[in-house]
Amino acid sequence: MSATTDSPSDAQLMAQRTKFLKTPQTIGVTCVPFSGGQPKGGVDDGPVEMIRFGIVDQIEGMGYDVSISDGMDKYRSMRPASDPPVGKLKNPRYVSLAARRVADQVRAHCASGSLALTLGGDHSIAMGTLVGSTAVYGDDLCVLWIDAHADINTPATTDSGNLHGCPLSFILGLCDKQDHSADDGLFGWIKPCVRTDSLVYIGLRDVDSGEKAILRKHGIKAFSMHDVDRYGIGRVVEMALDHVNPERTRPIHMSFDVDALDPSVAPATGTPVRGGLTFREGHYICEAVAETGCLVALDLVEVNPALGDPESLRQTVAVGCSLVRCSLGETLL
Ligand SMILES: NC(=[NH2+])NCCC[C@H](N)C(=O)O
Ligand SMILES: [Mn+2]
Ligand SMILES: [Mn+2]
Repeated sequence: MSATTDSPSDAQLMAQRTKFLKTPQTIGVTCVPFSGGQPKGGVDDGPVEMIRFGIVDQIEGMGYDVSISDGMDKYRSMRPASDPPVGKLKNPRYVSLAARRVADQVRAHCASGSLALTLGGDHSIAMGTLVGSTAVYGDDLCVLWIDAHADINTPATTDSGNLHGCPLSFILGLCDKQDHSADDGLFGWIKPCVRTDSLVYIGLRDVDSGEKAILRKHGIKAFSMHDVDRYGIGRVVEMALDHVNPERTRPIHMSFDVDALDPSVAPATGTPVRGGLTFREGHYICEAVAETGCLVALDLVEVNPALGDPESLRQTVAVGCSLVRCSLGETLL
């Protein structure tokens, strides 16, 4: 195990981009104890609980080298003394600062050829993970977003103002100029870095009406729970990969929100929605992604140890860790 902080040179970035050839042997872990993208405390304890559960030892036990980003405590101390809403957006400065740091850490892991594993924290941190991974892999990268929610609200469409419901609108460049001026450039550092046809969803079942309009307008591919029921998870994952990665040659960033799973499987999360993926369906997705050998970045977010009884907590942390291990190939024969 080792620690990294160095930021990569442009030469390193280019070298890694042209060199991408499947399954890194080093896992670069970034722990992000962050809850500023939504109102419930506790999700900032997600990473430490997964570490306590043994995720690092488990990954090392699978034969990977592990390198951990420095300074996870810094995320808590980054909260600005004053952070009034900008338009409807809550904690906008805090979210922006934290995501920016996440981007640097993920970028450094990807540039050194490691698979960037980010443990959240709420899903707003994916603004950072995707800026980081695309800085290295560019346009070639495709994104699998596994979630009950679409997380694609813009500053204009969000009802809640919670930024964990918005990361993709920034990443895809869907915010109006007005939205951006409304936030006085706070998120101006996020340049559109993923094309709408490089993104695919699995697990959706709670999508706001403004988000549905965005998905339709941009023709973004999404497999809802209705599709999982209709086709079965095997077909769904195959169709999802065929859409963004038909040759299975593009690097994959999978952003896995634990609330994609049914609350009976992952109860300790801030915005649970009934009718989610079963334990096996969730793991199947991870196994199928591992099988492609194309995974270069993985986010595991929205584990909130403060919600529910000790057994809910144990169950949710355990399932989070096992999704990570499966994504790294644990259950492949
Ligand atoms: N990452 C999540 N759990 N997101 C939930 C978002 C819920 C809702 N669509 C909102 O924008 O507030
Ligand atoms: Mn969600
Ligand atoms: Mn989410």
